[in-house]
Amino acid sequence: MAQRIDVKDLDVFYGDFRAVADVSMVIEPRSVTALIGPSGCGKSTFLRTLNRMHEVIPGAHVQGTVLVDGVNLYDREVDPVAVRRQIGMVFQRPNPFPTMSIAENVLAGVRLNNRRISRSDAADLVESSLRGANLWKEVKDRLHKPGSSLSGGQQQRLCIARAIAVKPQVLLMDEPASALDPISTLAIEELIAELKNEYTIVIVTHNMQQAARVSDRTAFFNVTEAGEPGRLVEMDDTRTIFSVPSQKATEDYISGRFG
Ligand SMILES: Nc1ncnc2c1ncn2[C@@H]1O[C@H](COP(=O)(O)OP(=O)(O)OP(=O)(O)O)[C@@H](O)[C@H]1O
Repeated sequence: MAQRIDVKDLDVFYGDFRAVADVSMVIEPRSVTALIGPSGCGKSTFLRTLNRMHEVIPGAHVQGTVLVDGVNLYDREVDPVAVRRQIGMVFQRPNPFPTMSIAENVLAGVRLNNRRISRSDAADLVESSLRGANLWKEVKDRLHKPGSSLSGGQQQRLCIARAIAVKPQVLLMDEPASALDPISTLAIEELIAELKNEYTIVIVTHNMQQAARVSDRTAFFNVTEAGEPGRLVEMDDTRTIFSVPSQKATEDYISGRFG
């Protein structure tokens, strides 16, 4: 199910403003890639281009290619809705549908895709997705309670269950634990470690310990001054980035000298 992503010469614009310039990188399947860098360097913007989510902002567009298993997401015949089904996203703040039940939340993406599903298949999918998100045991006796009745960490795992219920090939996570307490953060990190057996995962994080703990590869982005585009400075095995990065800017950033 997991797929390889090959980004070539990608520029991202908000109208005339080039927010990200010249990114080329390969993201391997069944691995976790962390995107790190100072505020405004374009991590979230870049992440969103991997499932065309930036296009919800009027005027946002890209130049370059994003190949997912060889197919360019930006080919004219590619449907962005189909792309977002294939490449799921989890946001910083857990965003379950508050009045929908826990079970209906898990099924929300599947229903949006107009997939007809029998009652027993739906029950199976709810259970397998919640198990996949490490939430089943905590909620199995209250599946019909509203999603908003869960704690923040549980809500985030519910959002992950919703994302994996549509069986995506790639999961994008934009600071998925930054709004959570340390215990919930640990649960999300453990979950990421399990999910990478099946998915290609790309995660934006401000927390360098987290990048070091959860990712196999790390990409460091930087922006030299306001108004300039963010750029990929280097990408390597996480261990290398955090021990012997090849660029001085990376070393300065990971050692806390700026950012
Ligand atoms: N909707 C938008 N319209 C115009 N410019 C935007 C928009 N969103 C982001 N930008 C600009 O694009 C650049 C990159 O922003 P982005 O949010 O991707 O950075 P980031 O590295 O994720 O930052 P942070 O770590 O603070 O979340 C910034 O200069 C930002 O001001």
